[in-house]
This record gives sequence, structure tokens and C-alpha cells, in this order.
Amino acid sequence: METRRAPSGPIDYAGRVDWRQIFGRQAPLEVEIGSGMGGFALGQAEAHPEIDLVAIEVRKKLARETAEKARSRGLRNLYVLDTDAKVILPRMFAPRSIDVIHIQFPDPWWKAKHHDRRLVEDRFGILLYSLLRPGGLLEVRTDVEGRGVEMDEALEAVGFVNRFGAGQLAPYDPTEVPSSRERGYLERNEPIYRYKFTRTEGPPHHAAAPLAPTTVGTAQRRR
Ligand SMILES: C[S@@+](CC[C@H](N)C(=O)[O-])C[C@H]1O[C@@H](n2cnc3c(N)ncnc32)[C@H](O)[C@@H]1O
Repeated sequence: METRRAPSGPIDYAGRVDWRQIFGRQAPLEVEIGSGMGGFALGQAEAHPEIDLVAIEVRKKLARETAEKARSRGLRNLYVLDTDAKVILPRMFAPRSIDVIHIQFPDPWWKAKHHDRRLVEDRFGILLYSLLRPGGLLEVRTDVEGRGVEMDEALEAVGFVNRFGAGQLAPYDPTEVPSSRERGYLERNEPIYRYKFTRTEGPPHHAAAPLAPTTVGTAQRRR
């Protein structure tokens, strides 16, 4: 009989979290950054009961709706954080503790003056590298070809190894769960640029400091 409790109870946004305690078991830990409407997070948790998934979405309404759907579907292996991944990741996750990180269709922030808001750049790449366990997977999907190339270059420069060769796209795998946004692209047969990277054993290549933990403000748990 399943005795593991649902992920619940108060969680401290300001410090390191023992995810094994939150989920009530030891299982491969996956993180989705920018879960949006939650299509991937909910589908991945449902399709893979053997993993525990933490979805991070800065838009509180979307995060709350995903958490409500997870609860109504009885998903015990999905926890939703309603805050900025850049702030929370270095606080709440130990180095080398994550098995898989998913980033799907991050906002491209076209205008040069908004480039600072882009999710995947050098410093964030270093942070992701430090959080993944050696051998862990970082998977990125985008509908913007040029952003895919830029992200690939930034991540390979940090030390990630592109699983399909430097600069190469990962093939479409129909067994993988599509994100909410991806469903539309697939239906319209529009291109999707996929990348898969392995975190290797050594330190990141860049000397630049990773994003430092900062004050979290008023973020509240919404479960
Ligand atoms: C274009 S949407 C894609 C959503 C989802 N991944 C999908 O494919 O359907 C990008 C999402 O990332 C979220 N986001 C952007 N920057 C973020 C950050 N620093 N932390 C958490 N979420 C973020 C946005 O609020 C938005 O919901």
C-alpha cells in the first residue's frame, strides 16, 4: 500500500529544502523552470510516477492553477513554486542535487534593452551546471531558432556537453511530454528547436560567479 504522503506542509522559500522530506521518499529529482500553464509539469508527473518534479513559475496565478490541478488529479510527485527561478534555485536546491532540468520555450525577450531578463545566459548556465548532478540532463526547447543557437553556445561554453554533438539539435521524441505551448506548435506543424546537454564531472568552465542567493521578498507558498 502507498504510504507516501502528498507533497504538502509549509515550505521555507528562504532556505535549503530537503526535497526527500517534502515528497516523502528518495526519487530522481527533476525541475521545470517557467512551467507556464503547467501542461508539461502535470503531464510529466502523471507519466512518470517514479520521479519527483518541482515546477517553478514566476506568474503566481499560473503557478496556483497548476498546483490546484495537481491536487485535483491526486499527483503526489509534483510541487509548484510561485516565484523567480533565478532567485530561488541557489537558495532551495543543493549543488549536484538535481537529476534533470527542463526549460521549455523561455521568453525570448527580443529587445536589446530586455536582454537582461533572458533566462538562459552565462551566469544562469553556471548555476544550472552547479545544481545538476554529474551526468544529469538539461533539456531546452524553443520555437526561436536564433535563441536556440545562442543558448546552445552559452551552455556549451559553461561546460555542458551537447548530447548530439556541438551545436546540434536533439531529434523529436514523440514519447516525451509536450508543454502547453508546444502542443500548439505540434498541431500547426511549426518548428521546435530541441537541445539536450549533459553536465560533466568537472567544474564549470567560466570563472564568473554564479547568481548569488538574494532576498526573496514576499513570495508565499500557494498550495
Ligand atoms: C513562453 S512561457 C512558456 C511556458 C511553458 N514552459 C510552456 O512551454 O508552455 C515562459 C514562462 O516562463 C516563465 N518565466 C520566465 N522567467 C522566469 C523565471 N525567472 N522564473 C520562473 N518562471 C519564469 C514565464 O512567466 C512564462 O510563464
